[in-house]
Amino acid sequence: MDIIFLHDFKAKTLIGIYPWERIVPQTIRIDLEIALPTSRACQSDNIADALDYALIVEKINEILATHHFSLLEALAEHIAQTVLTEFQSPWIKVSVAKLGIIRGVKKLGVRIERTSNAISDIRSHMSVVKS
Ligand SMILES: Nc1nc2c(c(=O)[nH]1)N=C([C@H](O)[C@@H](O)CO)CN2
Repeated sequence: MDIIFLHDFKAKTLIGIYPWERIVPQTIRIDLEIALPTSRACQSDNIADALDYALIVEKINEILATHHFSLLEALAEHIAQTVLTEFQSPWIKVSVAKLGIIRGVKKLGVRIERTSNAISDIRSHMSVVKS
């Protein structure tokens, strides 16, 4: 499985459960591991065969600018489902962290892994065939 990764992507967004968090943007750190639908770009050396990581950064910035989530979990899920659907990725790992939000903790957050519906369907079909 070939993967594109984006590490230490820092950006500001409105996020949190408290009223002040609806008004004051906070810096969050995002790390992504995105499985690629094909490895064609490795042979062709053509961006048309690649998943353009600049477009992923653009999409994440758009999500952060237009949404306010209460929980890091909900933001991570939204990013995961958007990338799986819009970039035809079969699998993604998303970490989202807040920096210095609790005294004594440098960074805290969530990490989720998701598989596209197409892959989940194939897996359940295979387990039916096996049994
Ligand atoms: N599991 C979570 N716990 C908490 C979250 C969260 O997003 N997921 N958020 C908060 C507050 O917004 C916090 O960041 C402010 O101190 C608390 N717990």
